[in-house]
Amino acid sequence: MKHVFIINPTAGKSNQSKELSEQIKIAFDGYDYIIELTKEEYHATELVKQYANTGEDICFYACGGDGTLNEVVNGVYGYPNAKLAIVPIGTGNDFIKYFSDYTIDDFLKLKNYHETIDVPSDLLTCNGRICLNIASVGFDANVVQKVERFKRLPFVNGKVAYLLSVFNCFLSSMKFHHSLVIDGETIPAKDYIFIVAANATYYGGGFNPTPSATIDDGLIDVLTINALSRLRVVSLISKYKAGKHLDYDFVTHKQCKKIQILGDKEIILNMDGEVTPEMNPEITLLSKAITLVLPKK
Ligand SMILES: Nc1ncnc2c1ncn2[C@@H]1O[C@H](COP(=O)(O)OP(=O)(O)OP(=O)(O)O)[C@@H](O)[C@H]1O
Repeated sequence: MKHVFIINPTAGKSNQSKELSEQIKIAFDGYDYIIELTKEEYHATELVKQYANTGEDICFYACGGDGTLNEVVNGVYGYPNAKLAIVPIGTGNDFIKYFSDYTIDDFLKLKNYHETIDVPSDLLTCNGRICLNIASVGFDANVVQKVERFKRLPFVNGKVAYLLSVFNCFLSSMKFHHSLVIDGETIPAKDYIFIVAANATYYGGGFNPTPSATIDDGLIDVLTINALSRLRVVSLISKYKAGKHLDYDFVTHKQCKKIQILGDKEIILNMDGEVTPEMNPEITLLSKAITLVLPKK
């Protein structure tokens, strides 16, 4: 088995990639390993495909945050000779929070990967894009989209851009009017704040929309939140973060294999933090479509 480490040098804190490369050299001395540094957005997907196309059995280590992980997953998907491991050196690292009996250090201690456990995982797909963790439309997807715009302003770093974006989306219209088709059942159009289609449990820096989601159950967990007043939204943030929002009457939680979101205009779709405008997006589950490699502790 070859070990290919894909490092995003811009993820998380600065200068981590050099330190991580040194740690890999020590931990994988004597192993068949390669270290690759990404040069730009989507380079990780390209690199993974190049190596996977050789047909060799390879474990790819996504070294970065959730964005890097998504790009590596998009490369690994479709290659039975490829597996995926995670070295969470990003800012949020939300996906790994699903593994509640692991700490972040369990993933960062590279020698832990000398012995591993294979875990199959479902994936979500929409218009040829693959998502490992969570897809969403509405308020949170709009926030992700506007962060990129605010980051282009002078003197605005990632955190400030995020706060500006939340503030901006909060002051804009927070609702959208769409109907849903969930496994063939139509839910007539109404006003929502957001809709989440989840494979796992955490996103957006520790929010827990679908606490009971399981990555290998062959089902998408769909959460919908109806339009609410701004005051009500503010009062519910901490409950949403803690995953204690499911009993409210303006919240629904369902499980399905396919969800279509239908409306008369484009909507921003967030898939693992990557956003695109979509007309009537259809999100489908791909059952046990990837093998995750977890370190044995
Ligand atoms: N060399 C590079 N230069 C600029 N951007 C890059 C480079 N390599 C990857 N990227 C982009 O960096 C973005 C952010 O990476 P990532 O999400 O992994 O880190 P993060 O934002 O620190 O972590 P998290 O998403 O967990 O909060 C990704 O969208 C990726 O496409």
